[in-house]
Amino acid sequence: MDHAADALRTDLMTITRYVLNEQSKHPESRGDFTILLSHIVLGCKFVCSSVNKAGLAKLIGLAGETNVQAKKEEPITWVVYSVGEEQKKLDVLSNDVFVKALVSSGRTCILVSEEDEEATFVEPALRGRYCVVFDPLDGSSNIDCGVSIGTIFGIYMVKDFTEPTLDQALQPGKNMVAAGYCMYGSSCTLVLSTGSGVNGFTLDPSLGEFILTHPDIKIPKKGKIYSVNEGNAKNWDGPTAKYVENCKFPKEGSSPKSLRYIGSMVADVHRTLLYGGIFLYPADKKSPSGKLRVLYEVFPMSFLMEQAGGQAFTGKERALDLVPKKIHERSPIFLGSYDDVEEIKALYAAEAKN
Ligand SMILES: O=P(O)(O)OC[C@H]1O[C@](O)(COP(=O)(O)O)[C@@H](O)[C@@H]1O
Repeated sequence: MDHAADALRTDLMTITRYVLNEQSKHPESRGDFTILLSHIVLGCKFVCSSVNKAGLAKLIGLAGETNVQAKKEEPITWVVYSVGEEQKKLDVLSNDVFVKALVSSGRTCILVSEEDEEATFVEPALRGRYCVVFDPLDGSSNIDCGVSIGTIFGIYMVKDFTEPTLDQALQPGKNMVAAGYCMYGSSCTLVLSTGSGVNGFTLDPSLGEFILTHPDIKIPKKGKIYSVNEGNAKNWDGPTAKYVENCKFPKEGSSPKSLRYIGSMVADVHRTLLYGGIFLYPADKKSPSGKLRVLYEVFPMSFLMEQAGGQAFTGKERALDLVPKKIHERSPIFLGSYDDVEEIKALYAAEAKN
């Protein structure tokens, strides 16, 4: 009789129970964090069920509008480049669900969403101590073909939340108190860190509960996989081009790395976290500041990576040391296994010396 397996089956560690345990380590927040997270979990469950039935419910397809990312920041070439920026019904729906869930939690004062041009300042009566930055549905270019997509979120504590200001959302990533993502794939998996390690929970649809399935995730120190959109190779800078070449043509005695690229950050980072290796979205001549957004893509994934024993680098500095100036700011990112990121840091350091 496998008592351990039996105990695991009956002694269910749900995400709520896990966070309640974590909460006991932070008596100062009087249960606010648990309440906030339960509303994020509700949003993930809603989006999960919508994604699962998207094809059936004709939720796929264009909503006919373009979102903030396509409007302002990038030169024309960018728009051509990111057909994925066309807003899809699922994006709109997911954003609505999360904004309403977060506001109704009564625990937030500022919300920054990939889908909204401006930050949302919660009305005084419903304000709370947290700022939440999030991408309600990342990987939109993969929605139509049913490839894994996800929600990404990061949580900051706001000192004076009675008069919240934008600079309280533009904090360095290292100030985050928690971060996570929820992947909508073959199963629905929520990966979370509250600053003491990383844990993965899988949604059991029969219970409607996220159950702990991946306790204390540690990324392997070195990996056999590299993940990058090689279609941008001709526009890469020297260190990135050299690193990818080393992955494909390693020195004598080492075997080449395998290329895996889904084009959905949540799915590519989830695989990297579990199997090891490196995910990179470097800058290139067409997008000198890279593509991925600092607040709700780069920071949460970098926070998780460091908590799992890996690291995250921008090409210039530790990603979590970045201090964003705008809410939709972008940055190059190299994240994954400690030794793999060390290699690319060495190439950038060597170039900086020249
Ligand atoms: O298609 P590309 O340029 O490789 O970009 C893929 C990247 O863009 C993203 O889809 C983000 O863009 P969206 O927020 O528009 O979905 C990431 O999930 C993914 O890592």
